[in-house]
Amino acid sequence: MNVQPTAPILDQAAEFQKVRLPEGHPDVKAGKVGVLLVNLGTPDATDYWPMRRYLREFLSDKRVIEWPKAIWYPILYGIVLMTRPGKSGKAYEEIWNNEKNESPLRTITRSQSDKLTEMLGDANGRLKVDWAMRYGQPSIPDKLKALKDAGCDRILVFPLYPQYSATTTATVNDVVCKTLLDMRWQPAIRTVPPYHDDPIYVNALAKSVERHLESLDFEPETILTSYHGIPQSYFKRGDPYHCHCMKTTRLMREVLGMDETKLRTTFQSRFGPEEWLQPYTDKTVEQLAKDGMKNIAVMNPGFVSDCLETLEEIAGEAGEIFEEAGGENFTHIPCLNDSDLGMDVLNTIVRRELGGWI
Ligand SMILES: C=CC1=C(C)c2cc3[nH]c(cc4nc(cc5[nH]c(cc1n2)c(C)c5CCC(=O)O)C(CCC(=O)O)=C4C)c(C)c3C=C
Ligand SMILES: [Fe+2]
Ligand SMILES: [Fe+2]
Repeated sequence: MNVQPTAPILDQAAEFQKVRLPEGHPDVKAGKVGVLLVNLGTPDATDYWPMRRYLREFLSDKRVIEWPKAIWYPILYGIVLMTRPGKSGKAYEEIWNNEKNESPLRTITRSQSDKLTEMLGDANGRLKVDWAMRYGQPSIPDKLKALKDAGCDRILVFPLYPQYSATTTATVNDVVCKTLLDMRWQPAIRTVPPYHDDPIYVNALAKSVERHLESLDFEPETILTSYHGIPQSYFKRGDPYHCHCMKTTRLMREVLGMDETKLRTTFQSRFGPEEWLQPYTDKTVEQLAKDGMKNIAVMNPGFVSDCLETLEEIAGEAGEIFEEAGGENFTHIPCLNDSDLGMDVLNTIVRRELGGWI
């Protein structure tokens, strides 16, 4: 029997577009593949109303604050949204990208998307890469609809979080699924799984440590891998985030040949009265200085891009805490961002997850 090889899937889809449509049939575009990078989010400006809009969207997400609405909303609207926009706005002002009038998170995410577009090529006009924010602009629904309108009937969504948490990864996937509810012709969707133990990521982190240490004129006695925290209660209810963070650092130790006193795990960015994952970064930094340590480095493996939490809270505040408590040299190791190492991670993962689609 003479079996004809199947044409590549996308060629078949391109063929479909060539079929002459009956008169009055709506114009349909199909056959393309989209990649959507999604980062956490960011306010449009640092003054009260943009900050409040952003924080309201973020802190109304029941994946982020799991308290019952009847308890949380009076606190959110009565206290948090009165005070936090001012305080956080001032913190954002310190790190704001004034040239582009936007936060570093937005600048870096856009650049990652632009560089990935170049690295992947457009597969003869069939591949489109774009980016969105879970909170604020550009929104996930707008970008998904734009990709679909451009003919993407397969979309790979990439939540930019190496370690899975319901507070981050799941809430991106929630919005993606909700957006599909309104679509008559839904694109096929894939989401990128967590990559906290992927060798390409762990090796890139280790290399970034080595490169940074080479650039210093002092040698840190210890290096903290500081991850954004989550409330302890979320971990106890089954969020795997803590385990993912511990594994990333353990694998980094293996690559770098460092022990637990040289490369430590800590958690930052507490919010509200609950107990969060420990040890806390700020308390650890202070204690190390009080114990007589003079030189330390801190890095943030859980953040794909530098942002408020790394630039202001770690490079700024944690550095001050260390020096005020008697430390001498504090250095922040930048996130992988859109560096060659960072882009190699994103490019490798996207190519793998697109398998069979292009
Ligand atoms: C209960 C509150 C919060 C949880 C849980 C939480 C989890 C979480 N967040 C990130 C990453 C980022 N968070 C950022 C800012 C930020 N986070 C919270 C609260 C929770 N985060 C707030 C209120 C804010 C806003 C800033 C502030 O007012 O302090 C950012 C920075 C965004 C930027 O534009 O720079 C990131 C990134 C992770 C990874 C995570 C759980 C794993
Ligand atoms: Fe956060
Ligand atoms: Fe913070």
